[in-house]
Amino acid sequence: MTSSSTLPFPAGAAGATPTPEQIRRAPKVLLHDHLDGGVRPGTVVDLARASGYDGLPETDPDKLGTWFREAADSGSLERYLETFSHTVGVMQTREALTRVAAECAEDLAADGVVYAEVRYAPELHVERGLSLDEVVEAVNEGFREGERRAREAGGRIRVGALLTAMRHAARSQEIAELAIRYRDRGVVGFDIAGAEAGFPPTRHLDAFEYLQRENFHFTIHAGEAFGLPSIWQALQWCGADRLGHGVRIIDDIEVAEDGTVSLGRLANYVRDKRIPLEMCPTSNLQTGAAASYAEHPIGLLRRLHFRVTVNTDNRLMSGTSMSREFAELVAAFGYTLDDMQWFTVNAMKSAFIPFDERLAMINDVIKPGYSELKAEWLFRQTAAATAVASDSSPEEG
Ligand SMILES: O=c1[nH]cnc2c1ncn2[C@@H]1O[C@H](CO)[C@@H](O)[C@H]1O
Ligand SMILES: [Zn+2]
Repeated sequence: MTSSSTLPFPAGAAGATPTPEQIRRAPKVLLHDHLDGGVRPGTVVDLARASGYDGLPETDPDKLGTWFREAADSGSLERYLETFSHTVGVMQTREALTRVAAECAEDLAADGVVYAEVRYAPELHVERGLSLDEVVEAVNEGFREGERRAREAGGRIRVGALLTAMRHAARSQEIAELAIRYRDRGVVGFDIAGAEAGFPPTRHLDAFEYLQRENFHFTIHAGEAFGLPSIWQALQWCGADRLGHGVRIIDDIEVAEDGTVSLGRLANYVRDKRIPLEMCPTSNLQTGAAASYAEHPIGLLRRLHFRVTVNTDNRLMSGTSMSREFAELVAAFGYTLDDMQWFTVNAMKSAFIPFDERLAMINDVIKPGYSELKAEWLFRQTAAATAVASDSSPEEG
């Protein structure tokens, strides 16, 4: 351990506790969401029927949604990932990809997400003859359509795509080149995903070095199902801009009984360099990376001022949304609107779009949105105080 300090006051000790409705309306920023992990259950059923995919475990949308949540609740990342065969199985045509992407943008906007980076692995969508380029174009078309629908519904969202390469496969260089081809057309970054144990990020070093030479951005799933070596490789060998999950950084932090905290060299590096952590609490509970919301490392990491962000990972498999992730954290840690704003500004600062555009989102959308919600809260407090005061004043005789 290389440095120690005392834990600052818990976040959320006083201030505006958001209501569920305010959590939904609050502007939110999502950096880690898988397109094939967020399909509407009804859409999986429709697409399976239309394409002749007969492998679904349930054909009633409600039952299918429950099946995904329960099957993903397996305690292991490998078993969690098996459930994706059904969504990927029905996402093999242009129309299917466009529809899923449009609905994704629509659903996120309805949940109050104003900026999202949504990832998918093009190599998983070529079983029926689409080229990698056609996959990207179909998804882009869907995101633009979803943004349009959100505007028509009186909302707003901007969606950027991250192209994922599967870490057990050997197509990362090809996918990195695909991302560069589309860097000015909807693709804002690159990622690797899939089973982590046994597939270290350095397997894909060529792709990462290529992307660095191209001045491009990438995140790496690391420190989810495997620990510190994976995080260390992702940062110090591969040059990741952000960490997908990164929860295991907690293994490099010690909290003594008296509240003294010691960070190891890697944890210090992550905090000093403001490396964004894309945390996905519900997903981590399902894969066994954390035992409960209250015990999730996000609580400690937020108190220690790591660059923490809140994400959904897979809305279908986790039965979640940005609002639900925040509601769980509010319940577990007493987070306030100020905490929500802090997580949201962190996420916007860490996005892969240009600096001036991130700044504009923070100043024109995020801060005014939270100010409005905090003003509502103050108004409620004042109204409640006035009501108490008049209740306790002596009755006129
Ligand atoms: O939390 C995760 N960890 C690692 N891989 C994941 C996670 N969620 C989804 N995928 C994998 O990423 C692919 C492309 O979206 C999915 O098909 C799934 O295999
Ligand atoms: Zn993920």
